[in-house]
Amino acid sequence: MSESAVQIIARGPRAVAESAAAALDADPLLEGATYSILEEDEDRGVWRIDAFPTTSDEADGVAATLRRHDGLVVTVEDLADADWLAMSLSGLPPVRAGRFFVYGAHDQGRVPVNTVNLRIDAGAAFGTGHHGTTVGCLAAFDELLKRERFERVLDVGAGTGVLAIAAARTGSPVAIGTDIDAPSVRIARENAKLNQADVHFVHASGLNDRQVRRHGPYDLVFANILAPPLVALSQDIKGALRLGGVAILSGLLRTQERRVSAAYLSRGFRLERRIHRDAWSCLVMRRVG
Ligand SMILES: C[S@@+](CC[C@H](N)C(=O)[O-])C[C@H]1O[C@@H](n2cnc3c(N)ncnc32)[C@H](O)[C@@H]1O
Repeated sequence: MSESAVQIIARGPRAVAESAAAALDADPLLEGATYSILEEDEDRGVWRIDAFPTTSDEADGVAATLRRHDGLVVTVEDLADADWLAMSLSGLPPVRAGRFFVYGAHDQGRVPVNTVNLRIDAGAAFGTGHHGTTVGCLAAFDELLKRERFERVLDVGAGTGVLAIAAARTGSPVAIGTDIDAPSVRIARENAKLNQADVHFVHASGLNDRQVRRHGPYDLVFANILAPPLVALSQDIKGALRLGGVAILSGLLRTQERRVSAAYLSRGFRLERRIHRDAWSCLVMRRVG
C-alpha cells in the first residue's frame, strides 16, 4: 500500500454531501479516512467535503464513494509539500460557526468585518476549527452568548487554544486553558498572542492544577476531550462550575451521548442542547444542583 499525498474535494448540495459523508462513515475499508464536511457558500447552498487519504487505496476508495453521488463535483489535487499535515490543512477553507470565523495564514486579508476572527494555523496541536467537535463547541458558545455573559471560562484540553481564545475575544476577562500535551500548550500560548487574546494556558491533566482552582468557580467550562475522560472528569467539572454555570462537552460520538450525559445528569446537570456535526455530538449541560 503506497502513501498518498492528495486532497480530495467534493462540492454539491447539502443533502448529497451529507449522504456521501454517511457513505464514507459506513464503509469499513474507509474507517480511518479523515474528512471534513462544511457549508462553503451559504448563499448558493454549496457544501464541501475535504478528504485527506493517507494511502493510495484509501484515496481510490474515497474518490469512488464520492463519485457515486450524483450532484457532487469531485476533484483530486496533488499535495507536494513534505509537511503533509500543515500543507493539507492549509488548503482547508476558513470555518464559520455562528459569529466565529476561524482562518489560517493563507486567508489573512480576506476576513469578514462583522465576525469574531480567530487566526489558527495548522500545526501539531488539535483544533484548527475544522473538526466537527470544535465547530460544535463554537456553535454552542455562539448561541449561549446571545443571552449570557461568561466572566470566567475554563477550556479543558485546549489544543490550539481556539475555544479559550474565542472566549477571551468575546469579552470573558478570565480565560484559562489546560492541556496534558506540552507542545499544545506552547502552541496555544503563541496563538493567544497572535490573536491578542488574554488567555492563560497551563500544562495539566484535566483540572488538576493550582491556578485552575484559584481562578474558579467558572461560569463556563469547555471540554472537548473524548467520552471516557469526559465521564471521568464529571465530578471535577461540576466542582469547578458555579451553580447555574454551563459545561460544553464535546469529543463524544453520537453513540456515546447517553453514557456521557448520564454521568452529568446524575451529578445535578440539566441537558440544554445537543449539536450534531458529522458523527460527533456536542452537549450543553447546565449545573442546576
Ligand atoms: C479534541 S482536542 C480539542 C482541542 C480544542 N479544545 C478544540 O476544541 O479544537 C483534545 C485535546 O485535549 C487534550 N487532552 C486529552 N486528555 C486530556 C486531559 N485529561 N487533560 C487535559 N488535556 C487533555 C489533548 O492533548 C488535545 O489537545
